[in-house]
Amino acid sequence: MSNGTNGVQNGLARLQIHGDSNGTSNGVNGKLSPSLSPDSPRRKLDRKMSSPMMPAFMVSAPGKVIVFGEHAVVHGKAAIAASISLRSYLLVTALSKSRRTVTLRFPDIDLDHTWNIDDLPWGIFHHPSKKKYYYDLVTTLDPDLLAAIQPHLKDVSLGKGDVERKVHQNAATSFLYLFLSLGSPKFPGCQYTLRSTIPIGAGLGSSGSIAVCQAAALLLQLRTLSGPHPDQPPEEARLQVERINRWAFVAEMCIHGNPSGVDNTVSTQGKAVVFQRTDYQKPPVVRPLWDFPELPLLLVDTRQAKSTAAEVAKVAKLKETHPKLVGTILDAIDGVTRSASELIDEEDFNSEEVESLRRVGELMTINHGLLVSLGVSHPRLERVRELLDHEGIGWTKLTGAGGGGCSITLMKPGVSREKLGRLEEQLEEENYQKFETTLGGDGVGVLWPAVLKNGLDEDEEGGMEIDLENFLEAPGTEGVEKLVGVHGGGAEREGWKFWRLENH
Ligand SMILES: Nc1ncnc2c1ncn2[C@@H]1O[C@H](COP(=O)(O)OP(=O)(O)OP(=O)(O)O)[C@@H](O)[C@H]1O
Ligand SMILES: C[C@@](O)(CCO)CC(=O)[O-]
Repeated sequence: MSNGTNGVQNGLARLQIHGDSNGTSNGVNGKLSPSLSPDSPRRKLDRKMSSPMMPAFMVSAPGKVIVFGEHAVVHGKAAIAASISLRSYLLVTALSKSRRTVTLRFPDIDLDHTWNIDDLPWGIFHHPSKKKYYYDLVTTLDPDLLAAIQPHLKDVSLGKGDVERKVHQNAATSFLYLFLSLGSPKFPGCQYTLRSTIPIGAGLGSSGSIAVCQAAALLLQLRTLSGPHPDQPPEEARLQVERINRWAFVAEMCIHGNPSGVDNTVSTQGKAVVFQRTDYQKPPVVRPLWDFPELPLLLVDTRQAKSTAAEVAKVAKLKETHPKLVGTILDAIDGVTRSASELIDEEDFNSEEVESLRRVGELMTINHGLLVSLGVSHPRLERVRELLDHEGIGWTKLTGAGGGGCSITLMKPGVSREKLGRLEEQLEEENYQKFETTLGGDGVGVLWPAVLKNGLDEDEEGGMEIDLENFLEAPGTEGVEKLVGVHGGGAEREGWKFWRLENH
């Protein structure tokens, strides 16, 4: 699995907050439409004009790990989550004016589908009783709108197996719901091509990051977002992030059924956050953790596929059957998250000191135990914990929805190389995958137009246009990172821009 390399030592991911990585090259800027921005030289854009309206552009959003509070967060409790350096990349290319189609190309899941724009159910989505605007807060899916999409799903991935088709139909539903809500019958013909370096269904927020990419791409196409640009005041950046996040939540609802919104929130704004949504009719309360400590973390993928929707439904069912008992467990998880948040806020908290790590680690162990009691662990997750506990290497919990997916381990300082080596061999032997990723990086990013400086194949203007076929054929996650990655194999890469929310 590819990754950014910052902060990775001996296979450990270090929780760290990246510094500013805004490039200074031209991009989406100011309140004007991106192609009319005064900072975007006409000459460069002319080269990129695949349509008279819009250059090809790219958006990217990260995955996440939940450090504390998964599942409880669906029931109104707090969670702590951080973005990771694994990301999704969505390339948007406009078609010529005469081509009235919209295509989704999601090669990671083998989905390729085209709709005629004029055949889509615009009438109902634009009916005054239904119409939503880019600034609206949508907290539930409208069953009539979902029903109107159904006939347009019946040809998606015909001939594929039921399970694969369901995944494709979910992905198509979330795209169409956003496209029809935000777009109009006059929308230009487009192709949306997505590649992701986040393993699917591993608890690392793959669906949240795709939801963010889709929302950001459509809002940019509608010219409703300002920036990102380096001098943008944090207040203005915050509003753009809020708008993207609201619509990303709608896309997440189409895939998950009942998401809390923590995944799309941390994917949109990046870094680390304490998140809580007590009232689903209102936006969540989100407290950014700008100074989240660098924690030595090991991420292990069980390679056991799971569905977040199924795990969330399992907990809801258990709660329905044993409301008091499950309520107590959810409260206890909330207590763990709050203790962790207080602990890392303490002035003398030091992520390199044993005592500080032990206190966070114990909270992780308790959190895991509570998740086990909710029935969302898996024998493969328990096996990882057993291996790590046996070697006395650290404190382990599942992360994300559970039922498979990933675990995180807070490593004890001073573990011998010999022990680590033994652990690595054992994990490999038992078909686990160890991840190396940096935590706390940037949220949603924009590359407008889709031109990068790669040090390879640059044209006479010093950039390389991202070619659709190259993007599709980039070998594996490393190929994707190398071709378009926001960090381009380690260093921050000129061209990508991010909305900055920090006040300092
Ligand atoms: N690379 C991808 N290409 C297209 N669709 C994807 C991709 N990755 C994820 N998805 C969509 O997201 C769904 C997986 O979402 P799911 O919530 O089960 O896993 P996750 O988001 O990785 O885990 P978690 O929610 O626990 O963090 C897939 O079924 C698919 O619809
Ligand atoms: C399991 C869960 O809490 C986290 C999934 O990453 C679900 C959610 O918050 O939507």
